[in-house]
Amino acid sequence: MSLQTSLYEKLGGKDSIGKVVERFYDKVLADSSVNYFFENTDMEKQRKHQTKFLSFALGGPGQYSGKSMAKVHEGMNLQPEHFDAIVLHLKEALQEFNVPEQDIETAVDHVNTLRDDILYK
Ligand code: HEM
Repeated sequence: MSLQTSLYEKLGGKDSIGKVVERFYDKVLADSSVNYFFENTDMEKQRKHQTKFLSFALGGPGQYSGKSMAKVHEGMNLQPEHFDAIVLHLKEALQEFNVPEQDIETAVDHVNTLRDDILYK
């Protein structure tokens, strides 16, 4: 089992992941520095986005290539502060579920591997 897989499974797989997504989702949508990106996205799609993001961060199912991520974020011209805001919400949501700091850092490092693919597109 890879470290990434164990992180996802440590959180209890799909069921608990759903609860973390719920918190993460609320945080993102309450943050006016990023929520407007989702203005024209329906609720279900938004939730899917946060689920996919979290699953990616924790090394769960649905890992992405930089190339495909550049494509889906095309036209958004995302800036570092947007990316950082999302990462902060990820960190705080995981902290609320008592995920160890070291595991949170691993998740953040993993998300950061896509930073250059997603920014300024
Ligand atoms: C590692 C970081 C990220 C990953 C893995 C990721 C993942 C994805 C994926 C898989 C999609 C395709 C649509 C979907 O399945 O919902 C998508 C679309 C999208 N992403 Fe991200 N995303 C990341 C960062 C961000 C950031 C930082 C923002 C904005 C602050 C953002 C905003 C959006 C929006 C607005 C869409 C289009 C949603 C729609 O209307 O269909 N993403 N993202």
